[in-house]
Amino acid sequence: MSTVERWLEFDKDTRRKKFINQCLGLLLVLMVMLVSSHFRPQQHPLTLLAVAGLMIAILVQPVRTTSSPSWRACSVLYMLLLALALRAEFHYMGGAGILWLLPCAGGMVLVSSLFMTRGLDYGAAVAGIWLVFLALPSTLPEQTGLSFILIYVLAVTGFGTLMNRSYIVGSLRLMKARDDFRLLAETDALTGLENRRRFIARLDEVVAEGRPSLLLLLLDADHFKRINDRWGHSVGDQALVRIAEAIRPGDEIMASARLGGEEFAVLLDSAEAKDQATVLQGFADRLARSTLPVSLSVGAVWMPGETSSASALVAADVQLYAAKEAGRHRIFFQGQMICETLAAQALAG
Ligand SMILES: Nc1nc2c(ncn2[C@@H]2O[C@H](COP(=O)(O)OP(=O)(O)OP(=O)(O)O)[C@@H](O)[C@H]2O)c(=O)[nH]1
Repeated sequence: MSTVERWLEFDKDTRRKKFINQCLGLLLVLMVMLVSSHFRPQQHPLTLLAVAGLMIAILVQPVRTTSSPSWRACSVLYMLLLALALRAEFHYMGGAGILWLLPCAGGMVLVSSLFMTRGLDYGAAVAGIWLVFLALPSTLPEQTGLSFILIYVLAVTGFGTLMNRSYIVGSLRLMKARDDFRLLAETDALTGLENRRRFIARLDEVVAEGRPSLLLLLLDADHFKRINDRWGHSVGDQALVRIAEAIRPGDEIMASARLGGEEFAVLLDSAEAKDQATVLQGFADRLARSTLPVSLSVGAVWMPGETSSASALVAADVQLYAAKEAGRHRIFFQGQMICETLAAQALAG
């Protein structure tokens, strides 16, 4: 998914509200135009420009207030400018305009409530709107007409664009932070593989979907303590990273994780193979090609036979224990050894 697609998915709710606001705003302008003589093109050619500007202003309107004080102030100012422009328009309409004052003020208060999330901002906008509509002197100098509307359109378009930009930048940052946090919460810091939490969630998905042909493998490094004791912890860490590299997803490995310590888990897809033993033999060959510094004991279970992630992990653990008991460096499946998993240059030997 591209960044734009992910962003569109990310804040759907806000954009739905914005769309409602825009529809209400456009409806408001159309209502005013229907009854207003001032907005008719025959009055003045610039009127069309003003109407077009008003439409643009509505389309670039702010989405919602955020915690930034300047952003919040801009939102309140935006509503007041809109109120002022409409108030001026009603003034030019003469007597009939008075009838529009109350419904228009009500509509603007409603629109404010949709995108102002803070009580203080909403209170300021509502008070300002009522003040503009009901308390402002009704006699404005005639010559302020079009120039007022043009200034208003420019100001409101500028504010709207700035606020929208700040919203988009802010939400993209938020989206990235959320992705970073998710990655941190689901990744093992040393190896970069999935961690236990993510892997168990994945197993749950596999069980819920009833996916066929998957094998769960639990891998445990043999005599790992000896590596640490003999070569030190950093060599032990490097050995864990080598194991992780050998089992990274790709080919038949659908997913892999470090469950903790020197224990790993792998989901193997056996759809392409004749039987499970062939897939497990292929996995042992892959480990051998990786020339790991430590041998691994492996317990395997057939996922379609399991009813939950917990039961699958317990069953695989039983097989792993059997492999350790039988002498380590081997794969056990259904209580039988399938093959050996010897390492070429075992540090723990
Ligand atoms: N270097 C390193 N060592 C770790 C890490 N996590 C766990 N260990 C070590 O892994 C060793 C696990 O030891 P044991 O549980 O006794 O297992 P083992 O020595 O592999 O023996 P068997 O599993 O019976 O073959 C301990 O010494 C832990 O300190 C890690 O992140 N880095």
